[in-house]
Amino acid sequence: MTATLELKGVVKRFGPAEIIRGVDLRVLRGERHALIGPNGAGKSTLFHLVSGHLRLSGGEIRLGGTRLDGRSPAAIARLGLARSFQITSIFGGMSVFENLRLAVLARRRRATVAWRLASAMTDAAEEAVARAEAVRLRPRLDTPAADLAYAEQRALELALTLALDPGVVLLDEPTAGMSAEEAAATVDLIRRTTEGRTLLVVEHDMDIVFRLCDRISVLVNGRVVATDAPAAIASNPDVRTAYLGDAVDA
Ligand SMILES: Nc1ncnc2c1ncn2[C@@H]1O[C@H](COP(=O)(O)OP(=O)(O)OP(=O)(O)O)[C@@H](O)[C@H]1O
Repeated sequence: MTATLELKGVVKRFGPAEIIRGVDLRVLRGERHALIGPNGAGKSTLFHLVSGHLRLSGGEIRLGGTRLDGRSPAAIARLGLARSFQITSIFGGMSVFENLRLAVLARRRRATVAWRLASAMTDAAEEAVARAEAVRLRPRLDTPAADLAYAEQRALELALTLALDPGVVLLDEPTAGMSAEEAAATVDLIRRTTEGRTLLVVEHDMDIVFRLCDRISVLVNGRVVATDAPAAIASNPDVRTAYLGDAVDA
């Protein structure tokens, strides 16, 4: 399988502290890949490195063969990697519709001429409505984003990220702070709306990870100690010792 996102020997130091200590990671095209690990393992740091919010101390990151490291978050987003809940920001005073139309227009402005011609038939407003519909926010189109319930705001953030039409989507704890029902609905939403795209997800809830993802990488102490299918990760003795422990027995 082709790797779409590839990390080789990635190192990040903060002063004398080496937080990411030589990470190799291959995220395959079209897969949903989870990054798990104990608190402080370096998951957020790794996300910041991939999305261009932090500079590498060593190693390289490629997206479809193109070097990402050294580029700005905006340049990385233009290359097709979007990070939900970071790159996109909701404008609270604007309605759901206005937020989405703005994101759609922003993408179209930078689209190639060929793409513009192909899409000339579709109006940005129409696309904004369709994107709201996809995340079940159509009834809330005219609601100021600030007035949405928490789970609805997260759904809008997802829709705004997808409006960039990225090939690779990074999701940072997409169900954090949600009730069990909201989290289950969010997993369905993510599965449906990201069909055909590549996902890299940091998530603490093992139930969510096992339901959502095709493969899991386990980060411990700045190193990837295992990458495998969920069942293999659950029964990997090293992983159980390092991280999962009772969570798997439960
Ligand atoms: N800017 C920084 N300067 C110095 N140390 C940092 C910086 N950012 C993160 N760290 C340290 O790097 C380590 C890894 O942090 P990180 O937030 O990446 O872990 P994490 O796996 O995302 O943890 P959590 O699951 O708790 O969110 C921590 O020890 C943290 O204190």
